[in-house]
Amino acid sequence: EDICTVGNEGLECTQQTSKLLIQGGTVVNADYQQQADVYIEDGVVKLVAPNLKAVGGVRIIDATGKFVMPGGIDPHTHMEMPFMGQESIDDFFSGQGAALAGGTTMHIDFALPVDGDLAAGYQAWEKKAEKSCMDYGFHMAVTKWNDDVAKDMEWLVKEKGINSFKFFMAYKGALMVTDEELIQGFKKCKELGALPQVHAENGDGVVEGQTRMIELGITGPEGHPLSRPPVLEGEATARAIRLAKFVNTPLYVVHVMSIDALDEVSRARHSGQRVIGEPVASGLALDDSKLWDPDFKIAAQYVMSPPIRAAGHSQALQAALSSGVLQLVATDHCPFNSTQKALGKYDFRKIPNGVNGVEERMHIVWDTMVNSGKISVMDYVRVTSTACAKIFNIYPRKGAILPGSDADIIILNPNATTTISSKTHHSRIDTNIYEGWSMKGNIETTISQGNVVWEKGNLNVQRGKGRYIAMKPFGYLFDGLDKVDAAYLTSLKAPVHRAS
Ligand SMILES: NC(=O)NCCC(=O)O
Ligand SMILES: [Zn+2]
Ligand SMILES: [Zn+2]
Repeated sequence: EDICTVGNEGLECTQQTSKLLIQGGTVVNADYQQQADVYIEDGVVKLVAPNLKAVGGVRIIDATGKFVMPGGIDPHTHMEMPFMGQESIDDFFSGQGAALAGGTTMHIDFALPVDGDLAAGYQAWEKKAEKSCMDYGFHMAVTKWNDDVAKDMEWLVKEKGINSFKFFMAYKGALMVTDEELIQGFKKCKELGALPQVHAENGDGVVEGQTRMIELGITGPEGHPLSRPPVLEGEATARAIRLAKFVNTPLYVVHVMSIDALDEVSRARHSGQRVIGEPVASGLALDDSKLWDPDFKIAAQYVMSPPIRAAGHSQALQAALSSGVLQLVATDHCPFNSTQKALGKYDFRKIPNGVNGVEERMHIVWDTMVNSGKISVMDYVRVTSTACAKIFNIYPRKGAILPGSDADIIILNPNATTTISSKTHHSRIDTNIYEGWSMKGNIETTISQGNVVWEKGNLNVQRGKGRYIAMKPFGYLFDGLDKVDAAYLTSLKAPVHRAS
């Protein structure tokens, strides 16, 4: 490798050279950190070792005093999603540009069926994603049950690189499924080696809670959290977990927002059940106080489901993340601007649900979890990138800085400062739920597919450059399930002794 010969002529190289050498930083993977240099060629990490020297044609990036880490992977976004009569305001290009500016180099977006048709939904999302400037994958939602849905699930897993399906237990009359549909869906997921995911809120309870608030004359944004209290999230989380146990499938609970839901995930994991719990940046970092702001525009930006909870829940979620009860952090990025949110000015039920986060997640997790001393830098890499890559079976191509991994890398300066504002962010949304958040630590450089796309506050992205990352079924969460099934069947064949 010419990279190993002595010299330092790399400085003459152009910015988008296909050869990069990141020198002098602390390279952090989820299981190991070291002082090392990283050599990248043609979008792939070639070498990770101390004291590499570049020759001509290699651009050198000085990372002295900084952390060199795998780019973030956001497992939960909704780009240009039709929802509650609106469409989320970031498309695949604007949302991904925002992500890259914040150190996220891949996301997994939720494709929705079109009128219950999964194949049509996949094709619609494929089209939306043509404008992508960074790597992405899809989960697919299942919103009803019939033979066509089952066949399409099979096609999506076997031909189209989807290995996870989401079931909404809320949004009655729109996306919500019944328990019967949930059970059939879980069974099919298990057969295909695809991970079932749940939005866990009791949808019937939510409707009742909403009616209760309207009858009490509570029509403002505060009616949103009041109408869907933690007990409804806890109930649905418990139900989904028990049904997953009944079917003997792993389960992934998206946006765990409350102690009630967290307790269910914790109990299941302690009993040995394979349940993954995903907190989101907003739930980890914020409380619900802003939902009572007298200014509708301010309050409405915080409306998402399940709701951002009262003070105390976020601290419990942070503790669960540091102890390993929760495994990875997402955003549920689903931005609606203030004119869209204003549709619910006189009725909170009409405020489109969703908040921003894809650009802020990496900084918010750094500040909330690392600056506070709750997790190590290696654990930061695990919860923002590696765990996601492992769960969705794309590790070590993603989620690591190892020879052969995609060169999706961030350089974080722990001594620089970051201030979040809608005036400077890159998402299309006109507000920011983290407005004014100031912290130590700044992601100064983002490298995506081996190209420097974010540097010195400049975003340099290309439409159409993003690649669809197909994800294979039967990830590690499925290992050994057959043995549990076999033991169960054996137990059924035990002789039954009846009194004659
Ligand atoms: N979470 C939210 O409020 N909006 C996006 C859709 C969902 O994930 O439930
Ligand atoms: Zn959801
Ligand atoms: Zn979501």
